Amino acid sequence: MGSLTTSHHKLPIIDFTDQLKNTTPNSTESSWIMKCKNVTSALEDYGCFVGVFDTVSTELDTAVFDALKDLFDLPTETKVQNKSTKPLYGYVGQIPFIPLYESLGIDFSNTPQGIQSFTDVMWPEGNEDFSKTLLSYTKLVAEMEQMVVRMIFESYGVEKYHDSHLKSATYLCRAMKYKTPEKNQSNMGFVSHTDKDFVTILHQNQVNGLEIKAKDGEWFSVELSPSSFIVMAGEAAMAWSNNRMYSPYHRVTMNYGKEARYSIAQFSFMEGMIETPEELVDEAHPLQYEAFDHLKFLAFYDKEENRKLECAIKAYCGVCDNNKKL
Ligand SMILES: O=C(O)CCC(=O)C(=O)O
Ligand SMILES: [Fe+2]
Repeated sequence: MGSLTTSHHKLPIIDFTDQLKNTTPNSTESSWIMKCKNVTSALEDYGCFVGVFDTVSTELDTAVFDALKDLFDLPTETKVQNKSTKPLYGYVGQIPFIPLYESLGIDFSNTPQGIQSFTDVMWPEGNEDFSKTLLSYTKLVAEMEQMVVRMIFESYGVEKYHDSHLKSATYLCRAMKYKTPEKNQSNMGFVSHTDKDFVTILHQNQVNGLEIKAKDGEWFSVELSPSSFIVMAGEAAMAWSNNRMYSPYHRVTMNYGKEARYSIAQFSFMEGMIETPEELVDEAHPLQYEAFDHLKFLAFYDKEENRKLECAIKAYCGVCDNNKKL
């Protein structure tokens, strides 16, 4: 994979500084309404945007990436103990076609229990600092996701479904490390894919590498500053919105530099069914997806034969694709 030429694409940047400090945003406030519109437009046009948030302090940010370094420095025998009964939730690494990549998953990551059970497996002797740091971070990121999701619901005029959506949301945090490639090695960090969750919030250390495929098919790279987070729509959000929002293909390409890339993503998954609100269905927008169980969809995607599908959610519950449904 070569380097990308300059692209005319640039991700929208949305500034949420100070937004999360008002715990009950006043919906009549014009800046809030404007931001709701910017959020949905960005998710419709690019499937993602750069969110600037000031809730994660510089100290916490540094502590998170120090914690990730300690985590990945653990022996492989320990890291492979990161297992889950849910598909695609555990350790990923030592895979020949993505040799630079390694990652670990923390389920229920915004809860003390979720973090603690992960820490207990990685550090049976205990590591309170790790748990504290990660939990502070994941809770703040869950708040970011919840605000963005509220904005999406408000902007589509379907606030009445927001409470039940919020109640069924759980979070999976994935900590990732990308080694720098050797000179004679491919610089592919992670393969092109779309996320299968509702909304992803992704953050990285100072090493760039994320690339997004725009709707016109052009790939472009994303440069992130320390207080920036990528907010991205997963296939579940695309289906829920009846294809209004777009779930973009993305990948990671490493530079031949000296430094490893660490990133941390938090994915939202719904417990139970996801259904397109009837308000989002009309003559101009006929229903595209049947209601689906989010985790069963993930199990479908986890099957070898479904990994290469261009659009897994369409194959799983797309209205015009019923014969492929399991
Ligand atoms: O590390 C990154 O920037 C991207 C990770 C990613 O796309 C994923 O985990 O789904
Ligand atoms: Fe992804």
